[in-house]
Amino acid sequence: MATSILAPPPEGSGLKPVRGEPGIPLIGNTFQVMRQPFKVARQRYEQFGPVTWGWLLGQRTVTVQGPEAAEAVLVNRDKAFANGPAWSYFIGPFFYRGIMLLDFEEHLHHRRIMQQAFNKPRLRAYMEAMAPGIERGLDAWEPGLGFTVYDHVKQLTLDLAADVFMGVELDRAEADRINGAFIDAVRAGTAYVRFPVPGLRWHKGMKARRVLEAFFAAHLPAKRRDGGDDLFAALCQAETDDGHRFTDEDVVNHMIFALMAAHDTTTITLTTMAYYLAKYPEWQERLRDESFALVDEHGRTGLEFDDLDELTGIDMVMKEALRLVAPVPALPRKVVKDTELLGFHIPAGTTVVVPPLTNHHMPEWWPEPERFDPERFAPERREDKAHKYAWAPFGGGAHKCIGLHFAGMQVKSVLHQVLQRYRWSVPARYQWPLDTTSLPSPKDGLPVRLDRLEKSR
Ligand code: HEM
Repeated sequence: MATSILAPPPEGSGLKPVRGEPGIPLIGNTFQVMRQPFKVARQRYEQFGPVTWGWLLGQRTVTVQGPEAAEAVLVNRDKAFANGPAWSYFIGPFFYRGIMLLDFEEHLHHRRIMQQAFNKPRLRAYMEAMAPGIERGLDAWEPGLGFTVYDHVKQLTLDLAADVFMGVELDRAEADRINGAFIDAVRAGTAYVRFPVPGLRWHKGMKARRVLEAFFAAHLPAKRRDGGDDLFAALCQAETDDGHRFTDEDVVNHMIFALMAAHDTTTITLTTMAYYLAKYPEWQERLRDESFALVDEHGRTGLEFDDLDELTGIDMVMKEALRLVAPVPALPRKVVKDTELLGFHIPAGTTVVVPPLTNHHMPEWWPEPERFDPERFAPERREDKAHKYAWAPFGGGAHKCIGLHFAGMQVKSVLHQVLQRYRWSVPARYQWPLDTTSLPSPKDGLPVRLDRLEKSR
């Protein structure tokens, strides 16, 4: 394939041009990048270094690899990189005015208000609110062969979202309708055909957005009036010290976005943890012992907010799962003014992508990157400390995930309960087929053998 430069740097600037093998205009290497992201990232890094360009999903895209480049883009000192126009290209029509799609002053304004919905007292309340749903959901699992972890966890996190996010009682049919709309809205983001053709992803996504807007708008007056311990109520009530609040439209937009942001990401994290714990039963037993020790110590099976720091094994496994499979594989930005990145010239109008998925596998930063080794996060090793952005599954800078503590709470609460109820395994040679064409997920749903534990423990 032919090598070419993205744009000549301004004369006398001393900057280097970005080189790459862009491929056929518009299409470029899109299919290869989506199907074999690790292989392509490695090849490009070895050929061109951390900054290279190519056509990706119809856009001139600069991919920046490694933590130094990630930091420069995400910290965004010159305000040269914008979220809105970059993310909108993928999810704009479905997640219109979600906080991640806002930029600069406006983003900061919304973020300050939203922060009130993620403070400690709120988090405590969310954690309490999700506990009964976790127990109910897990008790309904049916042990046996071919239990598909991904599908069951996805259902569980959707059901929990109804309790903790919406705080609205839904009958099964209504819950399925809303859940279905979410799934369609999320899938639409990676449609190949990016205009509405009835029956195809984009069209379904647009329809789903209307369902969700109508749903939240209908419940909003009661939430404003009655409050509650859920995120919906928290967004209705959130107010900064200087009295700024969200409008009704803001609340609807942020609810739709937050549900999306929370749902697949947590599902992928739990599924990845389940996969590695099935492949490494010694780790599964270690975590189970840790969970039962906590039960013995406190005389209760549920996890509480103040217990979170005690589950150090789960914490390390969660971090390692987020390293091995970053649920948000790539963070796109649009360059809004000519800028410089690691000495390269990047012209306005370019899309820049920071890829946590492949960055987390760079041998330059992670010894034996393909190995499942949760101890790399143990206090005496802390391999993630090699660089502030070496481990960045939650992004960084102004848009750093606002729900990261929420995610930790939910993942730990669920796994703590699963470990007390079930043991799961996969055949020794099983390797999961990871689909990376959208957010990463196992193509086969991760079928395991699920056994119920003896009650006697
Ligand atoms: C393991 C689970 C999760 C992962 C890996 C994750 C990852 C991320 C990443 C990488 C970003 C930054 C995107 C960017 O810079 O372009 C982000 C933003 C965000 N996340 Fe999460 N997330 C997770 C769970 C959650 C949960 C549970 C919630 C809500 C309860 C949430 C809400 C958000 C919101 C609102 C933003 C946008 C923040 C902003 O733009 O200011 N996330 N997340």
